[in-house]
Amino acid sequence: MSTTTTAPGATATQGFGGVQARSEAEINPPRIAIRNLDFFYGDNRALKSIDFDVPDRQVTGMIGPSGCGKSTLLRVLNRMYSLYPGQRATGEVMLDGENVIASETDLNALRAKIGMVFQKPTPFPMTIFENIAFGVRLHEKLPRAQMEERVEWALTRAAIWDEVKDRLDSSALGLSGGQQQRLCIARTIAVRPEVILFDEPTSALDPISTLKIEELIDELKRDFTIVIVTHNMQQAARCADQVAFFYLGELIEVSGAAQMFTAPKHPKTQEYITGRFG
Ligand SMILES: Nc1ncnc2c1ncn2[C@@H]1O[C@H](COP(=O)(O)OP(=O)(O)OP(=O)(O)O)[C@@H](O)[C@H]1O
Repeated sequence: MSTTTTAPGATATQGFGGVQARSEAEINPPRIAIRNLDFFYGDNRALKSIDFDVPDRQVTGMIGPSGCGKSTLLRVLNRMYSLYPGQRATGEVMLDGENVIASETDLNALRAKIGMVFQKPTPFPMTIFENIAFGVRLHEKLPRAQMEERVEWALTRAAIWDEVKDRLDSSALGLSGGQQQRLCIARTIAVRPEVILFDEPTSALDPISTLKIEELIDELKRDFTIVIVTHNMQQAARCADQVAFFYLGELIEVSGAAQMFTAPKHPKTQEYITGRFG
């Protein structure tokens, strides 16, 4: 299925659950092109002939009921599944002219290009400074002054520098949940990836921390291509430029956010976003 947007000239948007769906933006050229992708857990085909484009420096939201394959697709994009025997993908996931799922792909280089932020904040049990520097050292050898600059840059981009600049040598475990999640985002950004994958990044956070992360995502898309899995459709409407709806391992519809939440093309999408199943 190819990416589609609202008809030219259409304007967004009626509210969705009291939230304005993001107005119909022009969809950028693809940063990742997914073609005929299948994924298997042993004999279980969890993704079926998936075809769509992830646009450059925009936010792609992935929605769908539990078990539809959203997290599986994220794990394909950064090859996390390669750690597990019996799991395999076929098809193409093209990034910078390379097929991410090809066996010869350099996983270390891939993970520098595609970073991931998880549902639960996962700071390392080390200082705030070291949390950021640790990941950078896996990919680059920087002299101390440059490392300090990189740490400050990443913490600033993740909108947490002002809160931690006087306690960089304190344990990251002393931060609040929302601060820990922004630290994890800083850790991901510090490696300067092209793409950032967010797997339900706010589901463990209070509403104020959630809003901060959503604002941050909006800011980060100026420089990074973003994919976010969320169960919260208001969040998808607020954050995403395009939204992909999955059901039972199939991609049912990809649309601009405004169209998805005001005039979805597929009856299944309509049923899901109006809460009639899932
Ligand atoms: N490690 C695994 N081994 C076997 N099957 C799995 C494994 N992980 C997921 N699956 C199956 O793959 C399918 C897709 O699961 P996935 O976790 O990607 O769904 P999801 O849309 O992210 O769900 P949720 O919203 O609940 O996180 C489901 O049928 C699930 O049971």
